[in-house]
Amino acid sequence: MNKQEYPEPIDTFAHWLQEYVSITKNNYPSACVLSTQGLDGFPNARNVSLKSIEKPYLIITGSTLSRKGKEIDAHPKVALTFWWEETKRQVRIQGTASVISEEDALFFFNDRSYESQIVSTISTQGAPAKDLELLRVRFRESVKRQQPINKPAHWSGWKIKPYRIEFLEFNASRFHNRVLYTQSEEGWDIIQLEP
Ligand SMILES: Cc1cc2nc3c(=O)[nH]c(=O)nc-3n(C[C@H](O)[C@H](O)[C@H](O)COP(=O)(O)O)c2cc1C
Repeated sequence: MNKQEYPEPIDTFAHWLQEYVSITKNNYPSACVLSTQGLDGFPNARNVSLKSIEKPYLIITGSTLSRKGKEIDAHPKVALTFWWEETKRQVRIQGTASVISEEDALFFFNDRSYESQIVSTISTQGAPAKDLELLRVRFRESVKRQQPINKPAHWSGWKIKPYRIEFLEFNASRFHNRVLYTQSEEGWDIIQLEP
């Protein structure tokens, strides 16, 4: 990677993502692993989709009542990890998450497929399922009705402001190229790491 070309690491990130998206056959190319600190102290990780890059933030969405929602609320320091097979690149981002505005949440909700909107409305993500069959019936009925779906109050998203970003260019020899950016008062400290 060329350090001079993109002094802002988020631009390098956007460029790498765009290169991957342009060649991958992955149907979910914006998927990444979101790691949070669990309320019980265990780290917790799950895949989410990166919805947007809005400098200096990365945007993800979901239910604030979900486990990740409660964990981010208690510990806003999170990590996002991307692995892009076709371009053989990994990006690790640590940053601080905060809930997006209601207006932005509405924008991202309206951008979801109709079926996803219904699921977010009729189900409480991650709650123990009392009657999954009843939930399926409600889902099918809502799909048939084809009425506009209002965004539930708990459905929102988070904007993550990166603090550390590590870029890794994978090498089969394991002699990876690793460059770490860390936010400082003056800008970004950039160091090359051993493989
Ligand atoms: C490829 C992929 C993309 C996903 N994208 C999202 C997403 O953008 N938002 C979301 O809330 N869950 C997404 N999920 C589901 C999450 O992995 C997870 O099951 C859900 O967010 C509940 O996690 P939690 O209980 O830790 O809150 C995705 C799953 C996969 C496999």
